[in-house]
Amino acid sequence: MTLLVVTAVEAEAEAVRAGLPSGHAQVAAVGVGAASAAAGTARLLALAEAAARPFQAVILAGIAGGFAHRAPLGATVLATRSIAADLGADSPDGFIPLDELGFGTAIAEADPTLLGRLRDALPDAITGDVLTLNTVTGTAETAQALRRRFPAAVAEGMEGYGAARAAIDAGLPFAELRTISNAIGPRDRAAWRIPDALAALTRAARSLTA
Ligand SMILES: O=C(O)c1cccc(C(=O)CC[C@H]2O[C@@H](n3cnc4c(=O)[nH]cnc43)[C@H](O)[C@@H]2O)c1
Repeated sequence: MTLLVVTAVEAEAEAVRAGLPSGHAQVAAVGVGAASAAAGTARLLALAEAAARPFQAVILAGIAGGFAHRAPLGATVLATRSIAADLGADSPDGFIPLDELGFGTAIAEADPTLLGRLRDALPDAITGDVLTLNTVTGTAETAQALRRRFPAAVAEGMEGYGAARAAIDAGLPFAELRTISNAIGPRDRAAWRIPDALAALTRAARSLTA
């Protein structure tokens, strides 16, 4: 399978490359946030198509925040769905998701076959919804509100839904793979364990070669 792995930043791409030697996949950093992920992924897919070397699947990989008691620091997470959690409208009665507004869907389902293969390769990975947010959660109140709105969410990142839209709109299977660098809640950047999460990302990528 010709696989495209996209990450937000170069450190994440390097962590994936360290476990997934060239020949197994193209690994590229496309920028932070869903807009960069969508544009960067779509561009790479179009370039490959134009060169008559199309990709057959897309994986968004990177570090993420984990919801306490669901995805601890260092854990590996596979998204069953990548959900744009802040795509919709605010109202006095609460948040109205895109789906209820009638403008498409804020939910990107992981491809079941690709997800199944990833679960086989990563049997210890935690599976559940992974939220895509434009703003990293930084308070206990926001974390609690997200938990209430998304009971099946295990983690949050900033790119999954964007990369998913580019892949799914191109007719390709998509999955999101994350390793947990920090707990979702009151902002405490000093408590982020980025090197550990990057090392876990390398281990996860290494498992994919099997
Ligand atoms: O500072 C570094 O050395 C460094 C190395 C690798 C990655 C980073 C990032 O800051 C990556 C940002 C990336 O991480 C995702 N992320 C991580 N935690 C959260 C979170 O709690 N909420 C949302 N997103 C998170 C996100 O996808 C960013 O693109 C730094």
